[in-house]
Amino acid sequence: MVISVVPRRSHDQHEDNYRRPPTMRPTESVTNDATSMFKSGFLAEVYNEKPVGSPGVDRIVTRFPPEPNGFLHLGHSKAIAVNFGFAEYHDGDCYLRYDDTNPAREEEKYFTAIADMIRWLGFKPVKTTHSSDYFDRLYELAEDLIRRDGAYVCHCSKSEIAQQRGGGKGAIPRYACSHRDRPVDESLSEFRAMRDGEYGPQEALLRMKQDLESDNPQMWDLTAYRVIAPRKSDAEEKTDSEMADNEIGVHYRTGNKWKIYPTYDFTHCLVDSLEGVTHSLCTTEFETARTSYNWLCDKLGVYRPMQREFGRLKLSGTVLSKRKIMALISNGHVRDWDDPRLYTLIALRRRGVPPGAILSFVNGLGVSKATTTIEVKKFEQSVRQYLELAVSRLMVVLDPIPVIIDNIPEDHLEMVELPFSKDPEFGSHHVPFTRKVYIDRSDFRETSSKDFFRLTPGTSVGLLKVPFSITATSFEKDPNSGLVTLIHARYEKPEEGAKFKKPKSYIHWIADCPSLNSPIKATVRNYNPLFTCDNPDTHPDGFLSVMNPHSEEIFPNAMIDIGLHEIIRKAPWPRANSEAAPADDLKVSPETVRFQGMRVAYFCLDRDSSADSVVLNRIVSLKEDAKK
Ligand SMILES: Nc1ncnc2c1ncn2[C@@H]1O[C@H](COP(=O)(O)OP(=O)(O)OP(=O)(O)O)[C@@H](O)[C@H]1O
Ligand SMILES: NC(=O)CC[C@H](N)C(=O)O
Repeated sequence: MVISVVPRRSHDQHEDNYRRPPTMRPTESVTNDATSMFKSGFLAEVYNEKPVGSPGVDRIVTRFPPEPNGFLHLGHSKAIAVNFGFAEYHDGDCYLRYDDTNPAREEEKYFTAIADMIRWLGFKPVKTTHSSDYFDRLYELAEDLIRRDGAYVCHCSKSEIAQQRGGGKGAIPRYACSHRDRPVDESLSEFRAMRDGEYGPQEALLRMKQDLESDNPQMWDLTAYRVIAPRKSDAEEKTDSEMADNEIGVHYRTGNKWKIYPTYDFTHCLVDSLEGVTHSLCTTEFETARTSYNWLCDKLGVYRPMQREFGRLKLSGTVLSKRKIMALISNGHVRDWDDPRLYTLIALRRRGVPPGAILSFVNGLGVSKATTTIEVKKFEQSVRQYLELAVSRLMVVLDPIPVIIDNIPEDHLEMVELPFSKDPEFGSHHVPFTRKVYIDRSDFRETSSKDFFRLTPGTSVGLLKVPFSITATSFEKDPNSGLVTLIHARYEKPEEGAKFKKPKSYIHWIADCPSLNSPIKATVRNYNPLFTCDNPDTHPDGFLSVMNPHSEEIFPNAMIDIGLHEIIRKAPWPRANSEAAPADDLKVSPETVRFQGMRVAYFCLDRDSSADSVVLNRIVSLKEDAKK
């Protein structure tokens, strides 16, 4: 048996020989209206405040500004859909901007993974930029701010600054520090000294001269620049190998050019301004920062974009924070950031969740200022609904028991037609039916009972699409394990002219037919919730105390019907532009080979599959498990 997991084909073949069944329509046809969140409600109001044609707005410009310090998760897909979608809907542009102002936490792998996920979700940035692209310009603006008496160099310690800000929860009145009124020229030369490495971390800061009287903490003289690299004289005494990269403050892109780095509060609004962003859409935790955003642009007399804030998407039943996911990985509870039990976007992709299902889910939630907290099972329900309309069907037996149908000849080979879907336009495929078939262990019981309508000794059951039913006649067991190892059965083909009695139920099955390479053997990974409670994030004993030991169930001897070959040939299924084989790299990613295992679950190929071993991930079960 040869399964080509990443079949290669020429671009022409892909286009011409591809008879597109209705399942392979673009994502839009199986999603909610992907633009509804822009038509009315919060985002429509935001647009109406500053529509195209209003002063300074020829074209809508937005940005998605992740810090390249971790992998994106399901929550980020809301910010992606909002920013890219808003621009797209209004015929504008959206930048992907890496907010890379903290060299200690940034790594190359995150830059690549973030860009990859945005592409996977089907969005294309008009341009990819970095806050660090503007470090020179930001430095000039910082000097300008000092000259405008809008910033000063301060040498206070962290605890002194906390006292100046009212000490803890405002225990004491706020007060200005002694550096606040130093002459502009002195701040300017001290700032240059910071730039030139004459101060080490914490020894000097550039602080904005804002409004200590304001009720908004975001106006209490926030830091604009801090020193990250050690003082030049200290650095010269150490060799490079004696210092960790982050201690030196080596930036992934600008190297060791800078000893000082601008903060988020200084950088974000100014880069928005430099890029001509019209609508800076972010989450509500930045609402209070809007005042300082506006203050800084106005103080410098630069163009001021409009910041507006929407509610975050929170998931319950799992953890999303980088620190917690790291702990899950280092404690061996999950294998890596793309472990399908996680809700990072790379994990969801690997698990087979189509990008259209994610966008459909986010769009269905709508956008307002309120935080939306959604249980992971609600998300799964949405994925299930999406897949039901979108993928074709095969037979998958997770835990097979052989059934010998004794009254069928050994060399019997009959081809049975299996539709790919209830929708006839999906077409069908043919599978062999022979004397030996496999059924799932859960479809057989040693004794009959009123509530069990599948196979038991003496009762009949239908095999899906096989003309007549089978009746179990006897079975064999392994004396050590007590497990049933073989079932004998009789094929209930009626005599000429006799009536066939329809069985009460039908089960899935796969024939043993080596000449047609049936069955295709597979390892199936079923995923269950990672935690035993709905609120691992806030559990009093910590999230690591509520790990579900059965979050991954492995079925090493599973079987798939031979229709899998056709599904692989036709992947991605459902067809989404972001998943379609690109012209320069004509391979189909394993997770786009998706199908419903009839009566079992939705599956996709895992990337651990190879030419001779198939590994399936369960995307979601067919129905929500009532026990959960
Ligand atoms: N759960 C969420 N729901 C909606 N938007 C989010 C969510 N998490 C992050 N974002 C938004 O995505 C953008 C880029 O996020 P960035 O990676 O810098 O965020 P973050 O807050 O550090 O994320 P996290 O700490 O959850 O990993 C920001 O505009 C941020 O507001
Ligand atoms: N304004 C924003 O969207 C904030 C982006 C920033 N990278 C953060 O999440 O911290």
